[in-house]
Amino acid sequence: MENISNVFITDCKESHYLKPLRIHYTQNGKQKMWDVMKVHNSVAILVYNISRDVLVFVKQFRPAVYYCSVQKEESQDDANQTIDTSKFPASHGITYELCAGIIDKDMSFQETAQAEVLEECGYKVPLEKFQRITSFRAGVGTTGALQELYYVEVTDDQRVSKGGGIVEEGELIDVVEVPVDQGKNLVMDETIQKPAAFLFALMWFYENIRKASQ
Ligand SMILES: O=c1ccn([C@@H]2O[C@H](COP(=O)(O)OP(=O)(O)O[C@H]3O[C@H](CO)[C@@H](O)[C@H](O)[C@H]3O)[C@@H](O)[C@H]2O)c(=O)[nH]1
Ligand SMILES: [Mg+2]
Repeated sequence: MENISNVFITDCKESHYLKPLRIHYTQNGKQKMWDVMKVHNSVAILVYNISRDVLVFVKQFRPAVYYCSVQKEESQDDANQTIDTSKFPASHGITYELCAGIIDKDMSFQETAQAEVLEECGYKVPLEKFQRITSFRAGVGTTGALQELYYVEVTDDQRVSKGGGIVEEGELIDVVEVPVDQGKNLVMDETIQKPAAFLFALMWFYENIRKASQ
């Protein structure tokens, strides 16, 4: 996963994954504009393996995280640049995340959650086992996209593959198991790069599931 080379940045003229738009509006009589990024809605799932009392996360290389991390240190032009990977290794872009996926097929949030847990973590779990926790808006200044958060308890018997994502789609994901008595430490651990949904889901788990079962 950390074998990253030939990194160069260009402008993005068109994309299946995002589209920049400018919204013009009048607020309190004042003419305004705001630049936004249209992206897919998504689902994230907190996976708890009750057979071995471990939380199941995914670890992956995130180009956007890598880019922002490198930019902070280099402050070059945005595009048309080559990144020196010997100076900036892939570790700058590795994240810990909840299993997650974008809604880009004709499937509900819950069905997408089921598919992502199978693809990324290798567990085949009945649809009704996915418990909806809540939803929230990601990147409110730029995207406003919706993410629904689910919780699912899995067992070793449901593990049908190693997971790791869909190779044909270029996914390369490590499944990470964290013992439940250590998971809370991840919340404030800034040596690990992680999205806000990851922090929230962990806090929810220790407030509602772990606490309740103790
Ligand atoms: O520029 C891109 C973007 C996506 N992909 C492909 O699309 C897949 C998308 O994977 P998926 O698992 O469906 O979505 P995630 O990348 O995990 O993103 C979701 O999970 C993230 C972590 O919670 C959130 O930040 C995002 O908003 C949410 O969409 C990738 O693996 C690639 O195969 C590309 O090839 N190029
Ligand atoms: Mg994903």
